[in-house]
Amino acid sequence: MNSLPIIDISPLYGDEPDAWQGVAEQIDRACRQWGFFYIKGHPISPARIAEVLGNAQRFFALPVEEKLKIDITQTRHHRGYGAVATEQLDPTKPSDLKETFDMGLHLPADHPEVLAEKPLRGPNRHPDLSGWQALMEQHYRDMQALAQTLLRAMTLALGIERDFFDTRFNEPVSVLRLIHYPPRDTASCAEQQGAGAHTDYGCITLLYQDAAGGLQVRNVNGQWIDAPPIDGTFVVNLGDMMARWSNDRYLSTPHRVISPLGVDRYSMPFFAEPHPDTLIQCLPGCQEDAHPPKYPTTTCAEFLLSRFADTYAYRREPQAV
Ligand SMILES: O=C(O)CCC(=O)C(=O)O
Ligand SMILES: [Fe+2]
Repeated sequence: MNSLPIIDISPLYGDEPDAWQGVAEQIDRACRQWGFFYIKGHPISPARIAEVLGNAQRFFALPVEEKLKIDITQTRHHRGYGAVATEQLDPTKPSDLKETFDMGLHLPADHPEVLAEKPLRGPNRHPDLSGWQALMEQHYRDMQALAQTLLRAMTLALGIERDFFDTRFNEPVSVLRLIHYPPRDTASCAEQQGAGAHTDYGCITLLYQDAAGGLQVRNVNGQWIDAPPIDGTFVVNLGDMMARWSNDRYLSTPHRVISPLGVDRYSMPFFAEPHPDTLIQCLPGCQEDAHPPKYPTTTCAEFLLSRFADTYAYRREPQAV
């Protein structure tokens, strides 16, 4: 239990339908044992990753006043810039030493859910940087498509309809996030982590990390294992919604980031989360007599909002939604 599995998902993009079963079995095993794995053979090109990473570096290099023009704490729908220490993922540690940019599915001001002021729904808030918006919106769509391909493979192992997730990911609340971890300095912040230990909230997370390293995953024996950067891969992990959906057959595993000393680190997680009204309740194949449903039914939006309130101090204040 010392290194995460690496799964080649290229058969999901070939023309051999029987090859899906083999990939689904590997994913199933990794989800039960680890809740974490790497994927290679995916369709996101190295050139695209380099372009989006370039955007992250350009954006985070802006003066903080410029970045705060799209301050996430001033939105009801969770889009824009989160300054250092906005989040505290581990309540036993100081706030996280990282800054973030979050975007979601862009819904215009006249969309019925935006007019109804539904939480988490609304327009994206992009910085005013040349070429930024078109690239980021395209990357969001491509990451969503990749997540849905993995979810479709999982339906084979979970014994549910092939389109189970596709129908629930119509107008999703998925989030594409850019993260900058400033260098850690041993003297002043030995205790402060880039990202404190946490489990993800959503369904499935696809993470690009640059070459700096620092991501750690807790294995079933409670040991922290490095998840080092591997060229051309994404780290994939399951979040709490998938653990609830699968009645804990699939693990939502704690992880953290120890920022490297003296170097900046950039990462880009894509958090795949379904339509806000989706019911998160035990899947039919996961509730045998020996395993009655462990969790009460909730909705995607209700669950996410409760987890945001745990992580962000500003979301606990009465004036915020
Ligand atoms: O930056 C990373 O490597 C991981 C970030 C993470 O776990 C998160 O944002 O949920
Ligand atoms: Fe995470």
